[in-house]
Amino acid sequence: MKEFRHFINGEYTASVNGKTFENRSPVDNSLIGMVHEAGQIEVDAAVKAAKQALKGPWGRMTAAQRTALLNKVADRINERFDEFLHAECLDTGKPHSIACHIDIPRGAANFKAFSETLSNHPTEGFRLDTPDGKGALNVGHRTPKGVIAVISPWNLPLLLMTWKVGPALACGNTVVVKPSEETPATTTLLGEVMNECGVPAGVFNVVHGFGPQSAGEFLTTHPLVDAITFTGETRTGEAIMKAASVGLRNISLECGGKNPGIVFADCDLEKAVEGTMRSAFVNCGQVCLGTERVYVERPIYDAFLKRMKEEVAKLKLGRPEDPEANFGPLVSLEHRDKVISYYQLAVEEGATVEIGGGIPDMGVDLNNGAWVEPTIWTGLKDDARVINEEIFGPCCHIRPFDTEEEVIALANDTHYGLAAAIWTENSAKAVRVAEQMETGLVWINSWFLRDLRTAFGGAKQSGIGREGGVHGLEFYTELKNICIKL
Ligand SMILES: NC(=O)c1ccc[n+]([C@@H]2O[C@H](COP(=O)([O-])OP(=O)(O)OC[C@H]3O[C@@H](n4cnc5c(N)ncnc54)[C@H](O)[C@@H]3O)[C@@H](O)[C@H]2O)c1
Ligand SMILES: O=C/C=C/C=C(\O)C(=O)O
Repeated sequence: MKEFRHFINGEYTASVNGKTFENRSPVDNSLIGMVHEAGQIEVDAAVKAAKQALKGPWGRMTAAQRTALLNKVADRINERFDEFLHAECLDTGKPHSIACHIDIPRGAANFKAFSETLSNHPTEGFRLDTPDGKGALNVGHRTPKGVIAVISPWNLPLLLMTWKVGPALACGNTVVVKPSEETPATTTLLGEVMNECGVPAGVFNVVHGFGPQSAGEFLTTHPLVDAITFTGETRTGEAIMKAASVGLRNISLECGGKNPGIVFADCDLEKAVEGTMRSAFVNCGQVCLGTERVYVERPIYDAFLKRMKEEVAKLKLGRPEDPEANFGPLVSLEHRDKVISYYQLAVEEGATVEIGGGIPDMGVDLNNGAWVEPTIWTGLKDDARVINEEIFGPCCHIRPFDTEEEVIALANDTHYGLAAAIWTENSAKAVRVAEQMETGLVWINSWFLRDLRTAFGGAKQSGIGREGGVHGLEFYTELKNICIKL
């Protein structure tokens, strides 16, 4: 039986109290292994190891030495690509064909990109005139913030965890990671890579467990944690913000979304269909940036809907290792219950189910898994719960619109503000609409096209702060101003 242990101070360790929980495959509900659940003792040991490591060889390294090590980590992830791919797909059920293009390459790239950013970032400097005429120089000096708690979700486990660990370590911090209880595998495997590359013990630590009254809460309330970076649901973000208020610790929150797609009549229809298909259905719709509300300008509404239904019908559900499969199960049976409850609610709220809407028959081998049908609805009122609440499943609602003003108001009519996608061949209009989106991210004629040098994060209830490129430096370092009187 496979066991997922904590990784503390460079060693894999079990919980003192022997507590474990099951890790099951969403493909067929078979048992993958047992995960050790951290109590206060393990979390305390991990945080203290991380604190101690700040004073050891890691703390004495130059930025160049640190970034060289992190580049090695990226290379080693690529060398062990198949192991990471297998572990990620076993935990999540996602198709290899998708994880090998998105999850694993980005897991490695996240270490390279921030090493580069850090190496090339200038220092702030101001010359001040003084009454004696001699002046003073002000120089900005960045130091690591200390021990960073990283709390990550299950939808893109390696990608979203390294997206935080990469910049945190590049800036000289140490980390304690609490991966999602649903997806412990790739974070655990990364411990091996850290040791192989010679990252000093205590720099990267992992504790497993749940949120409330478990590893997540113990970690975020630990007084020796200096800052908390989180990706997950908005409501969890609120709990973490409360925990961080004790001791005035800094937070970075990347939370949920209910993202609009806006399709103008002058778009390239095939490009818009292809992009909207990806944004609604890739990763079984479990992407925070995914489109769950699609607004289509009336002259092309019927044609767009028809093409979307044709493409949904072509999605190939299957096991992760099936090379033809491009659509896997949801992450867990629990999450399927949530998604299916929205499928039922949509009907109660008066939706027309254009395609899907239920649980597919996958045959005896897979029917115990967390499978759902990709689904398109039309006909819901704008105040329906299905239009306003994040579902995080493979589904979207498509609605016609008549004017630019109308669609801007509809797109912004949400508490969330993560991302929007706009489809039109008229660049002036695209930029005009993009500038009015109340979101942290807008894609024009694309979706999830990522440049890791850019700011990433959400407006409104989709988060607090920005990470990516130099923006992460604000969170992961303390900026000290040194004033030198000349
Ligand atoms: N904005 C983004 O960049 C982004 C990216 C991916 C996912 N998400 C969001 O994540 C959600 C899906 O992920 P999820 O279901 O794993 O989210 P979640 O909030 O349930 O869990 C995320 C992590 O927080 C931990 N946690 C839960 N309660 C906690 C508590 N009280 N204290 C400390 N830790 C706690 C969980 O164990 C898990 O590790 C969706 O809402 C999605 O939109 C956002
Ligand atoms: O599910 C959410 C996806 C988030 C993506 C990133 O954080 C990223 O691409 O860096």
